[in-house]
Amino acid sequence: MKIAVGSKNPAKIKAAETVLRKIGYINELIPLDAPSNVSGMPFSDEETIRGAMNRAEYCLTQGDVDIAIGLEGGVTETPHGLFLINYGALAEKGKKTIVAGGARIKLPEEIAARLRAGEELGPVMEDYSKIKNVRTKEGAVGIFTHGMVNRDEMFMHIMKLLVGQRGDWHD
Ligand SMILES: O=P(O)(O)OP(=O)(O)OP(=O)(O)OC[C@H]1O[C@@H](n2cnc3c(O)ncnc32)[C@H](O)[C@@H]1O
Ligand SMILES: [Mg+2]
Repeated sequence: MKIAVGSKNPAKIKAAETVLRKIGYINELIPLDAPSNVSGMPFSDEETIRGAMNRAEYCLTQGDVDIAIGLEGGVTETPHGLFLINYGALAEKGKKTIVAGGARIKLPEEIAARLRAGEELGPVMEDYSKIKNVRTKEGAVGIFTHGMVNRDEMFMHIMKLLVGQRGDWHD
């Protein structure tokens, strides 16, 4: 069985690999540059879910991939401010795509204001943290939780919710 993940971002690959290994699935994981077909900075739950699903479903069209994972970050407005959100999707040939959401935290107002003005979180976080490629490392969630929950761990939780909903991995 071939499994792909629709991103080359190391935080996402690490999360997918770690959880697949944990459930005893030790075959190769194929990272693919999958288009999300949503905006670079998704601005709602719906857009972020769509991005995760599009990535996963695109991977199924590549070669002989049997199962594909899509992981997508975004933000959403709430009455309490702009929240960082993340979703995952697991697509499998002939089956309905499974979806799960991850932990969410409110972004500081200075970050939120820049996103509302049209900037993307990746570069804004680099600027704020002075860490290059922070989105491939601890991510915004890692910075704002002082390393308590880094981006790979946050995606790992989503991965567990996805593979758990699928159920039996021993076929
Ligand atoms: O290579 P891909 O898979 O696209 O990974 P990405 O880091 O760009 O992540 P997403 O496309 O899923 O996230 C959408 C946008 O939000 C940014 N983003 C999301 N979560 C982030 C985080 O924790 N830290 C920094 N930027 C983040 C990201 O850089 C994008 O601009
Ligand atoms: Mg991206």
